[in-house]
Amino acid sequence: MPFPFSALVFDLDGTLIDSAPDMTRVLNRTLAHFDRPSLTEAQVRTMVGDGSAMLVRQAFAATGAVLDDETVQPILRHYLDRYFEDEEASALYPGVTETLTALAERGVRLGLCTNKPERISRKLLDALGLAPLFGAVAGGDTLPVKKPDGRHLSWVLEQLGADPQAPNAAMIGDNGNDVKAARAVGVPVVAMSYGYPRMPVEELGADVILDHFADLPTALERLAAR
Ligand SMILES: O=C(O)COP(=O)(O)O
Ligand SMILES: [Mg+2]
Repeated sequence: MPFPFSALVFDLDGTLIDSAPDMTRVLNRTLAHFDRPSLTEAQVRTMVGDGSAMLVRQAFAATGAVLDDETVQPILRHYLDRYFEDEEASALYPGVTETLTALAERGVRLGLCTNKPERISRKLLDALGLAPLFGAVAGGDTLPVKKPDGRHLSWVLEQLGADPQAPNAAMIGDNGNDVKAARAVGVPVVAMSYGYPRMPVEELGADVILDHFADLPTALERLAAR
């Protein structure tokens, strides 16, 4: 039987990669460089999902330093350069490589829609061996808009060749921005419970909540049959 969705679009942080340890490590280097105290990973997990500028602003605010759109810029550059240069391996969640490979082998087109900057997202996909599986990648700085704006997601769907009026697609993410973008485009959305939802995952409003990435194909088949 053909797979019921022809295109699937994935979020990155908290969905494919457990990147909170990486972001905490790099962020603490930037905080130290600018004479601020460090943060715990538990704190950083609550700050992920709105892109790097918001992450840096929230991190500095947590140490008592309030940054605006302008004053964040040199600090953001420091953070992004350190993150891009970071050589420590990131951790994929269990089952991600096998599941994405199996979906691609069934002819499903895969895309990435993340609020993380594109160059870092592509570098991570490369390092983790996932890059060849993705037919389209949009980072938080690829377009003038980003999630929760639905145009971020619809751009990825267009790149994958989906019908803009009736995309036979689904979004897979971990927080409210993913759900809002999917709703804006009118595609179903799956939330991974292990990510960084910043609220009880049941309250995100996703169509399906999963604890294990490997359960995704079966869950999507069931969702399509509803
Ligand atoms: O906020 C970020 O940097 C990225 O978050 P996302 O991959 O979950 O969109
Ligand atoms: Mg996420």
